[in-house]
Amino acid sequence: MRFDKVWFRYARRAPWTLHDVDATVQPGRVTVVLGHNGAGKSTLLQLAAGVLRPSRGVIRDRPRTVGWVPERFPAAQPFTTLGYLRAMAEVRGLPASAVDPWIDRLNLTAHVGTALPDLSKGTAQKVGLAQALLTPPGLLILDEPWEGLDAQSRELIPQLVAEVTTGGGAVLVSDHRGEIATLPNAVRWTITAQTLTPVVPSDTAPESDEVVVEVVVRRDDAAAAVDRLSAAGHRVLGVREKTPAAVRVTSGTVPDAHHTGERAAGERAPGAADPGDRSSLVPANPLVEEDQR
Ligand SMILES: Nc1ncnc2c1ncn2[C@@H]1O[C@H](COP(=O)(O)OP(=O)(O)OP(=O)(O)O)[C@@H](O)[C@H]1O
Repeated sequence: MRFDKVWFRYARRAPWTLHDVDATVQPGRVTVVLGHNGAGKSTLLQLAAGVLRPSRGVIRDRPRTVGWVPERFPAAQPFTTLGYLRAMAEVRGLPASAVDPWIDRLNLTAHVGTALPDLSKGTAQKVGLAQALLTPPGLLILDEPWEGLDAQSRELIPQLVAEVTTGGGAVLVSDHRGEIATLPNAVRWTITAQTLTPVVPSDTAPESDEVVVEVVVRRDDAAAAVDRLSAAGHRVLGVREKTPAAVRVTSGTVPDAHHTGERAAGERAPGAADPGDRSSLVPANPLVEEDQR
């Protein structure tokens, strides 16, 4: 799935929340979005899910089945845990029994009869995970999935993520607590000053026949430089945000590209981008299943 020169702001005259996002979420890979509080991580994830629509630019090739676990599971719905999950299964054309393995695996058995508003944050988060995974997602979006989870449940996240990527799905996850350490080989994106930049760990060791060349470019040219270097077959190890901006390069390939540009637009959609396949039962928390746009 590709963010093609995506800009976003919450209202027509509001400041931009995201500038010119141009990046690809790769199938079979985990992409972790890093950034301080309020940087725009949740906004980016909601754009990926189709819950928000770009103000400018377009999101291409969204997988047909998207599992989205928002930062706060919207528990204020008139269901028990079991009733909700079975309703979600039905929406997806699955038998009611499809929820059983997830109830077991996520340790929800004691909570099946509990009304959603009465669940603890962590348990509600697990219900959110279960609904997102009922159908194997082509794209799994997890917004701070570790929040509120007990230690045992936290260990499940890397397993669930690995199962999706092993099946060829992409995972996009936000993290402001450093939990990325539990997701080896993740592609890292960082959002600073409304701008998304791919970051590759600086300790990525060059092969024996490679050298590292440090290049200083103008801040405004950094993303375009990454693109040009990548197109030339070099492996871009990172873009440092501190002054001076620097791009370090060795020969090889880069997992992602990033460059600047602008494209015309639409304003924010109040709901999911494509209502076609969405659940009317859970308007605040859709599992977005839609055709590619
Ligand atoms: N519905 C909204 N309407 C207007 N502004 C919003 C809305 N949601 C978020 N914002 C603003 O957009 C900016 C980015 O918020 P966002 O929630 O995407 O950041 P974040 O990186 O996920 O932060 P956190 O880690 O605290 O969740 C913030 O300034 C926030 O106040």
